[in-house]
Amino acid sequence: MIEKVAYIDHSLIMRYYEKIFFSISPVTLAVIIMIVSWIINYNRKRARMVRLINKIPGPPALPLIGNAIEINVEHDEVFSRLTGLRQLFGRKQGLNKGWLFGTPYVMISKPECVEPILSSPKHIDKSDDYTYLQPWLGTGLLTSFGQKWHSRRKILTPAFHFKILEDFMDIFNEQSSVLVKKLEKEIDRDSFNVFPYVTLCTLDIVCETAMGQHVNAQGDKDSEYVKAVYEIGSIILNRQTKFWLHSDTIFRLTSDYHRHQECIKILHGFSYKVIREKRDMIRSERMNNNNNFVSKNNNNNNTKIDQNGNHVDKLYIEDDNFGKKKRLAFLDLLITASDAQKGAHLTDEDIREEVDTFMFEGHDTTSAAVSWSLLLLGGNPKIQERVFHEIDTIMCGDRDRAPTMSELHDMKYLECCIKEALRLYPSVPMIGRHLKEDIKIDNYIVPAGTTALIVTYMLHRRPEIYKNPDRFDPDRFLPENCVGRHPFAYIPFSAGPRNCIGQKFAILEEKAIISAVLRKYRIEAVDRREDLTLMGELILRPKDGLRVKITKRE
Ligand code: HEM
Repeated sequence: MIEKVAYIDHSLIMRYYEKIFFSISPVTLAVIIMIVSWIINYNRKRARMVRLINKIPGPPALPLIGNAIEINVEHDEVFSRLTGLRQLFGRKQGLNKGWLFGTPYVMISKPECVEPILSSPKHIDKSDDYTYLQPWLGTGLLTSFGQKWHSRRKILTPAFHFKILEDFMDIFNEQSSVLVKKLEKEIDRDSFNVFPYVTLCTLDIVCETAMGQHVNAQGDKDSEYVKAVYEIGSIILNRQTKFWLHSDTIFRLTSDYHRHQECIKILHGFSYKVIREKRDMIRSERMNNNNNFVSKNNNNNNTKIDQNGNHVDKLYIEDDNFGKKKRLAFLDLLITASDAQKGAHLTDEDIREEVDTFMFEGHDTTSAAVSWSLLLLGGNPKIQERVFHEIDTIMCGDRDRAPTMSELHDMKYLECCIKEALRLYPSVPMIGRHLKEDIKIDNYIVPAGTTALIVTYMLHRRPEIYKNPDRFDPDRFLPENCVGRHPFAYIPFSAGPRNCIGQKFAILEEKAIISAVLRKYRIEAVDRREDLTLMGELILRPKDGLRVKITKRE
């Protein structure tokens, strides 16, 4: 009797399912099959990813939240936590894993592990952290990817040719001498924070070189534009470090969002205005056809080609009507290059993205680099003395004249100091990449979908590469001491296809600023390096600035 009931139940259930199955339309069935196979496929891939990531050394992770607790510390503690984890796990291997909610991260700080990522043309997509820059920078060179990045990089590369940089020398020197003047009021004071002075100077330089606009940040730090640059930087940073603000919906509910939008309006409004004015100016200059215009396709003597076959013409106007050399900003070069190259036409929005990217990438990075260099020189009087000697020799003891480009080029020891400062305190302390494909690093397969964080700050302090790594020793960068060093052991400007397009510009600018300051002042570091709290923000900055003392050189 019991067996019979069971038999009846079973056949009833079967018939019930058959009925449902045959009553489903073929379309619905296909959709269900697709969804089920997607879920199976997703789970299979996810299981593989988890298996591969978990082979990499790293702290144990909790379900769902991963290692979020480990880095849920005060804002000024985050950087030392991250570098601490890098020290604790996978020291020998040079990489460690971590989970932030569902997302896997690998932190890397060994040249052999960095090379496969940075040298590959496949792994050029930035990590999600760069997304929050997009409302301001759009998808300019820093944040773009794929075909757009390739074509933009091609258009922009000639704008950083040394011939073009030579034209910026006057701007570097003028703004450096404004800085020297501004510092006069600090002479012989017990201490002052040098960071904000340098930042305003580099902001002035980048505004003039990128847009040809004199914003006079050093004279008027309360200008609407200058304030907007600072405010948006700190809002973006705040958003990056607080995971609940990552969601657009939640961010829109905050008061920061309101200010963010106001800043964007000011910044974009300014850039568009300048672009429109420049376009009009170029158009009317062409119409005037004043014979100074040199077309890119002209085969006259003004067309210059570098050793790579790139056209590096001044593109137009060598002299204005008064025989004076006319300054060209990146903006002029972009507009002209965009008009001259077939298929490369850039709209106002395209140009705005690139100019804003230069404004962002080109001022904070350089200002941090200069400020750290000054602090390190201030803490090492013998090295500073060597720099004085080099500058005085090259400038023939003339401390009132600004150097030429070739004189700056000859300041080799100063360059070693700048490089050593960037080794110890790289302005960009971490480089993030979203891996779109699996990659073999050392003996590990790092699966697609992982975020790779290259921790330059730690890479530059590996004791087996840099003996006594925390010591400031510019001699490490004398040519004879670089022989045999791994090419990916020193990457303050990143490396490979997506390296910093502005690195020559930056080194030249740094030399101009530092040599101007050292022609007039002797620096003494007041802050001790070991007492500083480092913040790995958009750039590496000291929490409470860098305090130095200056005295006038006899
Ligand atoms: C000491 C100063 C500087 C340092 C240390 C520095 C460092 C870097 C680094 C590490 C990257 C790679 C970022 C990444 O892959 O996520 C980068 C990219 C970039 N930098 Fe710089 N930079 C400096 C100055 C400048 C200047 C002065 C400019 C422009 C005027 C500039 C423009 C750019 C641009 C446009 C990119 C994106 C390149 C691309 O993705 O193709 N940088 N920089």
